[in-house]
Amino acid sequence: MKQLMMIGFGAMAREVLALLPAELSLKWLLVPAARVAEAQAELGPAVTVLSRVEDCAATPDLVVECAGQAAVREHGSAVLARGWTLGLISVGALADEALARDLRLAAGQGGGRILALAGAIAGIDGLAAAREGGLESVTYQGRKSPQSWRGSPAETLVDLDGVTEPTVFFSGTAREAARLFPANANVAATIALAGLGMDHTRVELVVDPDSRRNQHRIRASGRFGELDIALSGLPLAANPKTSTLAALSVVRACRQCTDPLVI
Ligand SMILES: NC(=O)C1=CN([C@@H]2O[C@H](COP(=O)(O)OP(=O)(O)OC[C@H]3O[C@@H](n4cnc5c(N)ncnc54)[C@H](O)[C@@H]3O)[C@@H](O)[C@H]2O)C=CC1
Ligand SMILES: O=C([O-])CC(=O)C(=O)O
Repeated sequence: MKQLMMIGFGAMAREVLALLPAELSLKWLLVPAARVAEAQAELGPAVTVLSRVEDCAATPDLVVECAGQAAVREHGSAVLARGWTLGLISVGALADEALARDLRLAAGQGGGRILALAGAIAGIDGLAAAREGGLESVTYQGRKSPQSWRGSPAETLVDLDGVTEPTVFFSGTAREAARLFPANANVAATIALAGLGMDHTRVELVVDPDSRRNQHRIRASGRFGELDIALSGLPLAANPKTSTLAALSVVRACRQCTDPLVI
């Protein structure tokens, strides 16, 4: 039986835990220090709940982060420096150049690997392959309900309560989007990493009062031809900002860790 360490125990982590492949068991959970006792009581003795990577003496087969960009900053280097593989869902953390450099350095020195998970979007495989032949342009549009944008800077850019039609409230680069909207625009950074980079990927963010979906659209062109991918995702009931598919992409990484056929 392979052993998993998970960082975070919010909406996404709980969905992942519910769908974990039978060949992988959750052995360690990393949460903020103030939440350790509560999570330990909920999960029982089969899982060791910690607040620091340093307190795990064994070697997980896989570490998956489902906790946010701040958690990547807090724990990422310690995981990679130990030579462990880190499946990253808060890929927007890599929009911070200094952090991205530190993580690469820790991975290089310790032998760890960073898996940037596709998250809430589809098409990352095709885009990353297309990049090998040369890309001309990549654009991303993210469209969510007012409820999904609450608690983000969208509140100061558009009237979330009064909006009556789909409205673009942000237009900029993937780097700006991922940093300004850390709980909503990680996918912008993922698309950038697969394609033209953080500063050459154009991003539009839209509030749509008539939709309950998290909608994502990638358009790209290059030597391969053109790509146009639209995804209409259902949010998790426990967090309207987070698409169900993002949690499922973490489950996929867990499956890839255990199955000899990797797809
Ligand atoms: N790539 C993608 O497509 C997507 C990525 N995300 C990322 O996933 C993250 C998690 O999403 P949800 O579970 O829906 O959010 P959530 O807010 O429901 O849960 C986050 C959990 O992480 C924990 N946490 C926060 N800081 C931590 C730290 N330093 N160490 C350990 N645990 C920590 C919190 O206590 C909370 O339980 C988001 O913040 C976002 O960064 C979310 C949606 C899509
Ligand atoms: O779950 C989604 O639809 C996308 C998301 O929040 C993110 O990219 O951070």
